[in-house]
Parts: sequence; C-alpha cells; structure tokens
Amino acid sequence: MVRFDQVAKRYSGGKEALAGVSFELERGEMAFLTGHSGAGKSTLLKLMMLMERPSRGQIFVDGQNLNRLTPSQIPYHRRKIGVVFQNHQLLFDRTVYDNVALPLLIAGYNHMDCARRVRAALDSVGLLGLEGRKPVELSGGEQQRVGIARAVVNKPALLLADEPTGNLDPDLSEEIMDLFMRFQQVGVTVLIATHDISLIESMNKRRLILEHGMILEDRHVF
Ligand SMILES: Nc1ncnc2c1ncn2[C@@H]1O[C@H](COP(=O)(O)OP(=O)(O)OP(=O)(O)O)[C@@H](O)[C@H]1O
Repeated sequence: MVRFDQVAKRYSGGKEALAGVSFELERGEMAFLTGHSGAGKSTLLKLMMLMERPSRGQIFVDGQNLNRLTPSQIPYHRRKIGVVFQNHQLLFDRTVYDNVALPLLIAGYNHMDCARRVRAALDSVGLLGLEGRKPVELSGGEQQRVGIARAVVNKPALLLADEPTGNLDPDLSEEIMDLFMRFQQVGVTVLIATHDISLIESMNKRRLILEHGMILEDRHVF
C-alpha cells in the first residue's frame, strides 16, 4: 500500500529532515512511527499526503508513484488518505455534522449520501446522536473521535495519524487505539506517529523508529 524508496527531504534553508528512508507497508497493516522530537515523523507523513515533496527518492501509495502525479491528480490522491492530528483541527463554530461532512462536501457528494456517510462514520467512533453539538460542548476524547470520524468518512484506504493521543490520558488513549485497530481489522492501512512509548508497548504492532531522518529500527511483530 505504501512504499518509500530512498526518500530524502531537505527543507529550503534547513537541514535534511529525512535522509534516505526505505520501508513498505502492506495493505491492511498497522504500524507505529516513533523517534525523538525532530526525527522526521511529521515530515514522513506530510510527504505521503503531498503536503511536501521529497528532495530525492520515490514514494508509492496504492501503486501510484507520487513523483508522477500532476497537480490536478493531487485531490484524488488525498481522498485515499484520512488524516488525524493531535489537535484534531476541528472547526469550532460548526457542528459535529458539519465537521465530519467537510471532506464529502469538498469531494462533491450530494446531501443524502453525505448524511448517510456522516452517520456511518459517527457510528464507527461511537458518537451517533451528537451530530448537532458543537465541538466545544464535547470532551477532549470525544473531540478526537470527531476528528477520526472526519478522517474515515471518505472510506480511505490509508489512515495516517500524527500524535493522535498527545492530549489524552492513558485510558482515552487506549480507546482511541482500539478504534484505529478496528479500522485496521476492516482492511485499512494505518500508520500512527507518536512519542507515547508506553502506549506502543501495550500494543503488539510493527514499530518504525526514526533517528535524525533515518530508520534506526524496523521492528516487525509476528
Ligand atoms: N517547514 C519546515 N521548514 C524547515 N525545516 C523544517 C520544516 N518542518 C520541519 N522542519 C525540520 O525538519 C526536521 C524534522 O521535523 P519533523 O517535524 O518531521 O520531526 P518530528 O519527528 O515530527 O518532530 P516532533 O516529534 O517534534 O513533531 C526538524 O529538524 C525540523 O526542524
């Protein structure tokens, strides 16, 4: 589903954030991406979403070489990917429904399909019935679930998360991880960047460790 082939990234005026990274993620695999602050975790995720371009090397997502995508193909590429952020980046003046529906409206879904998919996405994260609420009326854990519902509403093949449990206590973090596992169980490929070593250790999943832009260790779990 994902292949990095000797990928390097140097930001203009900056040092090399990634320095020749290679790995593959199978379809339906779940893995953690970890490493010190500044190791290159967010950069790696941004390259997959084409928020940044590599300086060297090739990235394949769903068989597509991202270097070969034209600007007009980028929105279609992004629809294959759901993204969850630490601060969930919800629109606080909009309802839960509006927040989750946003990717569908951008993709041009009609209102009926939109309503059906938003309900299914909210159901999958255990928040059915909260459509009319504003994010500010929800707990931190619920807000993060809204962020996950928005990430999966398009039924993406690949789910990326950048510190998705950064602001949550251990119990809520575990609940969020259970949700990611459920998506993996239905065939979604999941890659989670996190500092939370105790959380990773509680889960029997592959671990990619980055250090100064290189893969220090790729620990598979069988
Ligand atoms: N837009 C940018 N311009 C210049 N340098 C950048 C930019 N984004 C990241 N960097 C640098 O690239 C390196 C890797 O950053 P990145 O955010 O990918 O690391 P990270 O592992 O996600 O860190 P953290 O855990 O702190 O979020 C760092 O040295 C960072 O300062």
